[in-house]
Amino acid sequence: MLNAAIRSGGTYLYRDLCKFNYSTAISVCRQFNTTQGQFQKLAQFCSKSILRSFNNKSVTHNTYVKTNKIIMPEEQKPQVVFVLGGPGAGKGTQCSKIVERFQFVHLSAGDLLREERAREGSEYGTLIESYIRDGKIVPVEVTCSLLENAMQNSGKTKFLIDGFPRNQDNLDGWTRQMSDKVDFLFVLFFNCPEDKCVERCLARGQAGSGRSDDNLESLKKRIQTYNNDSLPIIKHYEQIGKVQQIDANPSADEVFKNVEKVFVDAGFQ
Ligand SMILES: Nc1ncnc2c1ncn2[C@@H]1O[C@H](COP(=O)(O)OP(=O)(O)OP(=O)(O)O)[C@@H](O)[C@H]1O
Ligand SMILES: Nc1ccn([C@@H]2O[C@H](COP(=O)(O)O)[C@@H](O)[C@H]2O)c(=O)n1
Repeated sequence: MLNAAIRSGGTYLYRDLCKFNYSTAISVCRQFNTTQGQFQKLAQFCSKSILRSFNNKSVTHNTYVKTNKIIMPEEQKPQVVFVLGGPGAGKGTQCSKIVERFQFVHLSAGDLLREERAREGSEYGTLIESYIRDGKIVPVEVTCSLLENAMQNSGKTKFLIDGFPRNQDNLDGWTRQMSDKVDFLFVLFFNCPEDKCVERCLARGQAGSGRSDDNLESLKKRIQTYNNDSLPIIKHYEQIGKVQQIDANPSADEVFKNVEKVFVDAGFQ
């Protein structure tokens, strides 16, 4: 259909663009000399669903990118920060503070998996429970789809993705499914000694977290998974200069002072 549109050289465009999804519509427009005026005409002509997609995709208003003679609205991709660190390092605690201070959306991969596990009729409930109890990493197809849906449903554009990517399978799946759709900023890495991680998770369990993995047996497995599978991913991002490391040992408020500095230095107000 795209090729037919391109061959027809423009006349086809206004009539039939409404049948395309957003990405195809943009792609078609880019291949014609679509002026700002034509684009507006197109927008008027297109079906409501396309217009809704344009709005949802946060087309930056009044911003037009000029590439040769083609003038198109620039699409702002969602910005993503990955938040990593050992179990109990304080990722969730710090994410709540970042949300409050910088208005990011916090998406915890672990929370999304627990929600999916609890969802009536979920085909993945049993699988997720066995992975969580054993401290193993759920196949990326499940986790990445939960993350993508949550991002889309939020209607927002700044995301903290907490507890992901946790292993090579997570990273590969994200690269396949999401890397072209987002603007990845950096990894926020909470570095915390192992004994402190264990102490915090056990205290969280004793305080009534209700988590089936806040016990010593699961924790040993989670720490093993972290050391074997997650640390190499953090090292990978370090090698490409994409890690912001934070000492997670001090009190939560002290830790946040350093976190805040990272975000301010990255241009957030
Ligand atoms: N800096 C801190 N000092 C002391 N306790 C902390 C600190 N940060 C978090 N905690 C406590 O430690 C526990 C674990 O914190 P949190 O849930 O934020 O960790 P997490 O890294 O998200 O854990 P997980 O990966 O297991 O989900 C919580 O009970 C929290 O209140
Ligand atoms: N990318 C991920 C993240 C988490 N899991 C599973 O959930 C457990 C709990 O994660 P928390 O971040 O809430 O501690 C974790 O031990 C894994 O079993 C996952 O599979 N993939």
